[in-house]
Amino acid sequence: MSAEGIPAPLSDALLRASTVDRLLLASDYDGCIAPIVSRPQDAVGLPESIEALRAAARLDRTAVAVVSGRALSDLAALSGLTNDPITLVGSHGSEFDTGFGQPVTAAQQQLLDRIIDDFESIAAEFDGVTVEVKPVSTTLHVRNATPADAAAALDRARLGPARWDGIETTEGKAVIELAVIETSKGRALDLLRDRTGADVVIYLGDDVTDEKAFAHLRHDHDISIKVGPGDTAAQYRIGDPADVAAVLEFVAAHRREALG
Ligand SMILES: O=P(O)(O)OC[C@H]1O[C@H](O[C@H]2O[C@H](CO)[C@@H](O)[C@H](O)[C@H]2O)[C@H](O)[C@@H](O)[C@@H]1O
Repeated sequence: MSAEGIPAPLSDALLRASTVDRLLLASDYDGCIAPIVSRPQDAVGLPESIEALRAAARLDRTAVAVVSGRALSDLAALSGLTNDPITLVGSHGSEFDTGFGQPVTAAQQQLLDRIIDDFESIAAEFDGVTVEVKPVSTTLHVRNATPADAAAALDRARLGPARWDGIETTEGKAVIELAVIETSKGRALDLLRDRTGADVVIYLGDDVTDEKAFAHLRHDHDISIKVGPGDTAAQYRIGDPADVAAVLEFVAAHRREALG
């Protein structure tokens, strides 16, 4: 989608947002900035999106953030957005550059270790099932398993560790993820809004955890954009990461123009 291809109601809203005093432009990473790929470690951001985020971040009174389910260190390495005035938030909104709001307790760490052990034994049973360990959660990936093995592995997780006390379960794109703390991209956006004094927040997301972010937006003036199919509370919808690049480029260009 080129800038001309952005649906008119969305481009009108983006044009209005470009003129506000303080703007926060924020996006999810996987499925938005980076196309979905088989191996999580190969998810590189589209160059057009990375450049548009950088261009927006260079503008006055314009804050830019990427809010991801990934570990913060992983997000930084994959996006390459480490030397830019861009805020990276990992672990589904819980991991800022200042660390976690509350440190993980010894009991929570033990719980995380039990989940990791359990997930590793599930992964050992099914070809193509892998485990991604993060600071406060662990993800079971089934994208590369047969449909039958994927379903069986997910069921094992749902009926096993997902039922333990103190676990927050999130199901995403060919993954189930168990966290030992409560996570919320919505709370992360609230915090970023407060920190930056943003009058308007634009947020793009494609997955289940992004719904928590959409739910925290103020639909009378913020802009929520769902990427791809699926139920959503977002106001607008676009198709894929190439469309995300078009939206980010559109915002960066019109914001620059509006600021003169
Ligand atoms: O909040 P996000 O930035 O969207 O992160 C959500 C999860 O993304 C990653 O998994 C997803 O992308 C992988 C690479 O394209 C894909 O292989 C996998 O099937 C997707 O679910 C990441 O690996 C997870 O840790 C994130 O929670």
